[in-house]
Amino acid sequence: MDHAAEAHRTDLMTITRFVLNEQSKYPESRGDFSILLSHIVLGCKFVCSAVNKAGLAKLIGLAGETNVQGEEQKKLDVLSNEVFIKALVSSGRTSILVSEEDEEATFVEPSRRGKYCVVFDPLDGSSNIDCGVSIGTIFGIYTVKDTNEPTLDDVLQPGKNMVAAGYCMYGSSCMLVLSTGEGVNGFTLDPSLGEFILTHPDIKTPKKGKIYSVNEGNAKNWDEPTAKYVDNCKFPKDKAPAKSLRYVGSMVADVHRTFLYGGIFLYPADKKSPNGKLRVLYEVFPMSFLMEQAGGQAFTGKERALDLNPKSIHERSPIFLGSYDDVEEIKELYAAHEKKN
Ligand SMILES: O=P(O)(O)OC[C@H]1O[C@](O)(COP(=O)(O)O)[C@@H](O)[C@@H]1O
Ligand SMILES: [Mg+2]
Ligand SMILES: [Mg+2]
Repeated sequence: MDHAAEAHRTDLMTITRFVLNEQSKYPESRGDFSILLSHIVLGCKFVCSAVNKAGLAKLIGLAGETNVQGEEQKKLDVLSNEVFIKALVSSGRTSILVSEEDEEATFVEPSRRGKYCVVFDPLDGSSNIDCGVSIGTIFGIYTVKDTNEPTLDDVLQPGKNMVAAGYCMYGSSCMLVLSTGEGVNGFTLDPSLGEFILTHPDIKTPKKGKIYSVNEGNAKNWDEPTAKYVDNCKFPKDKAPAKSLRYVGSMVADVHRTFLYGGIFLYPADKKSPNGKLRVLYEVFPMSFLMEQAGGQAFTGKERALDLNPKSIHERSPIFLGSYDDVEEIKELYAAHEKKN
């Protein structure tokens, strides 16, 4: 290993320091993004701490029930939403917040407004909470045109206009993965230090993978290209090895594995859900942004996912994302299908 690579390998870098380094590349920057990010990090630490205690929820007041003292307890997804809204508003750097948990967007009061809009899924994979399986938070960041007059158009924008995206996975370790449009970096929380440390610099997803990830329970309702693609994964031609199936059912966990090991994650349209299940603004866009930054691709079945133009804040879209070559294969199947029909 050469000297520079060795230094890189042994660098000890907190997320705070990392973002300040990024900021110093832009001398005109006033540090607004760094402040916003420090509040997102705070929200993630807070939720991580609550998730770690989730198994004890009934005893300590997180189970969404009435506890023995007759006090109302909050569910973890409701609590996570409140934590992030509070953290983002108090950053003083946001104007509009869109959360999966809230039907309407939150417009921050004028005295606390700033130049960013944050779209987020405060707790993704919530069906996995009760059995202690990995869950996460997903976020994407846009800038607002005019802080005096923020409008929904500031967030109803293609994902390619995001200035940053990321997720935090509450798994066997707590990891925050972030892109500001210049590659993808992963940070792991040291619980005793309370610091996110850079552990996965410049994540690049393998060009081709050995894993496919999809809810096969929906197979009877799939369209032809999706069905054919999954069939090819299981029964490949030309003596190629079959792919392995892995599916957690938390997008954060399934996509995180795809970043690191390669392969493809699919949540396609089907006869029952013609737009798929996942939400454009705070699931599809941030993960697609990160995937492209890691050298992979993200496709809706019709177009590049980041080109989608959302018309409403909770819109859904089918999504195929992962290793470049694997997504290329499904793009070809959809192109051939379109030509035939
Ligand atoms: O259970 P299904 O239909 O396979 O859906 C799994 C998908 O639903 C989600 O759980 C939706 O997220 P929420 O928990 O935020 O609603 C994704 O994380 C996951 O990819
Ligand atoms: Mg979700
Ligand atoms: Mg959610």
